[in-house]
Amino acid sequence: MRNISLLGATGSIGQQTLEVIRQHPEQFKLVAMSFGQNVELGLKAIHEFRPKFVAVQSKEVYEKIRYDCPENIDVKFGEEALVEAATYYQADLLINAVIGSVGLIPTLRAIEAKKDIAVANKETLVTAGHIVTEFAERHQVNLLPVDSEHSAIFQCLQGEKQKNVERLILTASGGSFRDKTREELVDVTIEQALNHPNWSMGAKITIDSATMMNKGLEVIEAHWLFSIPYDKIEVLLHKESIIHSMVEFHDGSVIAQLGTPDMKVPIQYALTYPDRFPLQTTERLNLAKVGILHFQTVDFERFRCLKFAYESGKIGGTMPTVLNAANEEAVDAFLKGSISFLAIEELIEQALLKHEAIKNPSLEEILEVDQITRAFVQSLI
Ligand SMILES: NC(=O)C1=CN([C@@H]2O[C@H](COP(=O)(O)OP(=O)(O)OC[C@H]3O[C@@H](n4cnc5c(N)ncnc54)[C@H](OP(=O)(O)O)[C@@H]3O)[C@@H](O)[C@H]2O)C=CC1
Ligand SMILES: CC(=O)[C@@H](O)[C@H](O)COP(=O)(O)O
Ligand SMILES: [Mn+2]
Repeated sequence: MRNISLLGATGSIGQQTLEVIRQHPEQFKLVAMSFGQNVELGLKAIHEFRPKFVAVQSKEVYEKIRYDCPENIDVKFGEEALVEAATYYQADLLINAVIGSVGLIPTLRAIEAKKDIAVANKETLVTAGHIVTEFAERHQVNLLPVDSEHSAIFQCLQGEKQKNVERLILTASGGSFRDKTREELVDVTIEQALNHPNWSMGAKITIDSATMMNKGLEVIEAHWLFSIPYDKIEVLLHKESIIHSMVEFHDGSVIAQLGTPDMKVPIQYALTYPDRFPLQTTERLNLAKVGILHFQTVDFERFRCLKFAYESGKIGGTMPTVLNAANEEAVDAFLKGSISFLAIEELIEQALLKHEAIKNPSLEEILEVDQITRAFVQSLI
């Protein structure tokens, strides 16, 4: 039996994690969970899974749910509560599925508490990858990828030696606007941007996918998870999202991981690694039915956010922190209808141009740069 703490239980990854747990009640027990504002889904999960500890984002949410929770469930609110859920003493494994860099401190505290971590929350690795990976190494904690591309690479690397890797090839769907020119992006709507062709995901990552910042964040995530230099990480457009990523080795052999687009597969693999369990609900891949798979090189002038991410990653230090914080603020503003789609990349560019990177930053410096960047981007909106 694995005891699980799940941060972000009401989100897209959170709900699919609960489905995986639901399918394997003998193997997994939810002992702690967190959610933000979604009282309805939060209470549903509490009543079904009966975790011992629940963290919610705010006092208002706490007040709304406290009398509807069974008495023996400990409910708290705020950032400290999120850390308490992440480090819950009975949990063996943390699944970090919150959105944004709010996941950073809980991740670091969970590593210190020697919890293995299934990492969905990619912003944490982007904003402070050197600190998270150094912490994990020092405390001998496993960081298990959940992101579909990184799970694919992780699976391709099983039994392989790191020294034999030539390059990683991250596949990208191209997002909601993959067939549009830059001119056609001028007046796209929020609804159009939220219409991802292959994956049903939370709003923020769906917009990231449309700008291809998602792939940029994933390049940085791959750099940290697999200790590989940026010039050995490539992005390949593959509109079907059937090949989830590939690894090329020195001998020219390429290993790929395939499957229908279903996040429950990588989520479950992170929970069962190095074993595999059956997964009843996933649609099986039928390549004869798929017929043709498409591949295309990326145009970095069309997808400028991807270019910004490579550049920020290569500069390193606090530059990816700025990239991430500016992106979080800009996407939030787009989702609120305050800025246009193309303004997202403009705001990020402004923030990057203004910043002088601090090399090998401390956690305090990362948190400070994150706040300054957010304030700067907000001042431009
Ligand atoms: N969705 C997907 O298929 C994939 C997602 N990822 C990554 O996984 C992470 C989660 O994505 P996704 O599930 O789509 O996101 P969602 O927006 O669907 O869910 C986010 C979760 O975090 C909670 N949350 C949001 N803000 C806060 C906060 N300030 N404090 C505490 N909790 C908060 C939300 O609570 P509530 O809703 O109750 O307010 C919700 O439970 C992201 O980093 C994303 O990039 C990676 C690969 C695929
Ligand atoms: C499911 C998943 O892992 C997402 O991050 C996915 O990769 C989004 O697809 P694109 O960013 O390739 O559009
Ligand atoms: Mn992904």
